[in-house]
Amino acid sequence: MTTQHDRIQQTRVMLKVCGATQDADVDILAASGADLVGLWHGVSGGAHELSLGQLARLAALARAGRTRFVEPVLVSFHRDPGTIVTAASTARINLVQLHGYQPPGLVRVLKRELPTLVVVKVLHVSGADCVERGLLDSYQRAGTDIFLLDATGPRGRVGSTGTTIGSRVVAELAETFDIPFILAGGISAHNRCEFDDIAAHERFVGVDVDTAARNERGEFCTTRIRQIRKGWQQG
Ligand SMILES: O=C(O)c1ccccc1NCC(=O)[C@H](O)[C@H](O)COP(=O)(O)O
Repeated sequence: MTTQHDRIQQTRVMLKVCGATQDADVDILAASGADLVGLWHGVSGGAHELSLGQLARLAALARAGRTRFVEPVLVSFHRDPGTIVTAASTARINLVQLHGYQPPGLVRVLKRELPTLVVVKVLHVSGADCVERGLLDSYQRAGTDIFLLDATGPRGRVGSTGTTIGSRVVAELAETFDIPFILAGGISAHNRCEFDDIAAHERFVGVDVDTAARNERGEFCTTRIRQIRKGWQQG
């Protein structure tokens, strides 16, 4: 049986697109070649926040794949392990992206409660600084499976900033930990060439996109997502 870990290893550059809120979004992502769909639960006040019921519905739809299987990812700021365990179990989601400033202890509890859960911890990067730099070993020892490097925006804005992290900063940071990583922050169809070294890195597993996957009205756009897929797959 193919596990989440196997799939992560087998796909050269995984494409995660974040912030689906309706059935049609999941269909667009499946048709566009996305591998993972980010579903928000516990991002209070967030534009794409889902109730537990909506989370479960969209996760089921992504898994069932009217056109193609897309792996659902629970994206959350929650710090309470019970809330995350309940959401992941209810929605039958196997990947969680801890997008806030949750401590390593949360990862440890999640891995103990749900040993097969793949835990993705976001590292917040501003310029050359990474807020979690001093905690990387702790996150790894706690059982984090993947780090996701994302840029913080002006005034500390977190998530969907459309801001890129410099490739040298990514390369330097990647050498300070040992686990696979995903790159986020302003990823588009056109900036793959800025990240040649990163794309060739043995622990680089994929990209995570929000802004560039949407049109001017903020809706997911099949053409744009396909272009991102193509740009990053071909190199
Ligand atoms: O998407 C948001 O606005 C957001 C808000 C709060 C937490 C996380 C959020 N997004 C998570 C993502 O994984 C985005 O895809 C990632 O930040 C990259 O966004 P972008 O730079 O717009 O491609």
